[in-house]
Amino acid sequence: MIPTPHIEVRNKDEIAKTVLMPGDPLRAKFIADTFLTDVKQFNSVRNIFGYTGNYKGRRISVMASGMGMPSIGIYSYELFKFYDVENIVRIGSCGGYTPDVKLYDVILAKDAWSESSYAKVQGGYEGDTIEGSPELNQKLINAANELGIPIHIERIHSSDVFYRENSGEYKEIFKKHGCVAVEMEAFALFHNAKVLGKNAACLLTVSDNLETREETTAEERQNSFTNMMKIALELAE
Ligand SMILES: O=P(O)(O)O[C@H]1O[C@H](CO)[C@@H](O)[C@H]1O
Ligand SMILES: O=c1cc[nH]c(=O)[nH]1
Repeated sequence: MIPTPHIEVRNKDEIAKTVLMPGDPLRAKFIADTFLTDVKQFNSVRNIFGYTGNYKGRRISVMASGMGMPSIGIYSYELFKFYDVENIVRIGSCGGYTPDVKLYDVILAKDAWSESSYAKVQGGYEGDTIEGSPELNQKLINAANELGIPIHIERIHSSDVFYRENSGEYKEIFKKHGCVAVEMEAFALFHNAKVLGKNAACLLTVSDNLETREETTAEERQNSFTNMMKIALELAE
């Protein structure tokens, strides 16, 4: 079923088997412009930019997911199911729940806890925590070690809500569930990978900290989270 309602490329070979997936389309463009050679753009539907190119001579794609679980749910499903993509690595920003994760620190999501109904509605999953792929995680850990970039390997919170009326609720989520940071997509991505027999991982850069109130600018979130990009790009094949 290609093209799909949301991805326009007609030849599935134009998308690599491994796709890096930031939420922000301009972060996808930044990665293609900054790190890839021989770049070919394969999607612009809804301004969700997708590119394939070479990194150190190895092939990889990068495509935005948009924000939130419904959005990454659509794009990751179509890539896995209809474009034969095997691996998706989300590269996102997150809000720290503890001073232990500082601005610009990189977190590898061991698993994602969520109150979202995404996995239950999509495939009847009754749990509230889903793991990333251990194989992809190990490759990312190896890459980070080789690059000398320290990473935290922790549980994260995937939330459907960016602005909560109860702005202190994160303290309870940190205490009760052990989530060190919040983002909005990994739980749905991990679920889709699981039901489709594919691999998914999630690297995050701390863009703000709810406890210390420090934050980065929108421009920094788009262009300067390069450590996680360099780690993820090492998965190029
Ligand atoms: O920077 P990205 O990858 O978009 O990730 C985070 O930023 C957005 C919210 O500002 C949400 O998508 C959240 O998951
Ligand atoms: O989902 C997110 C992403 C970054 N920062 C937050 O506070 N929440």
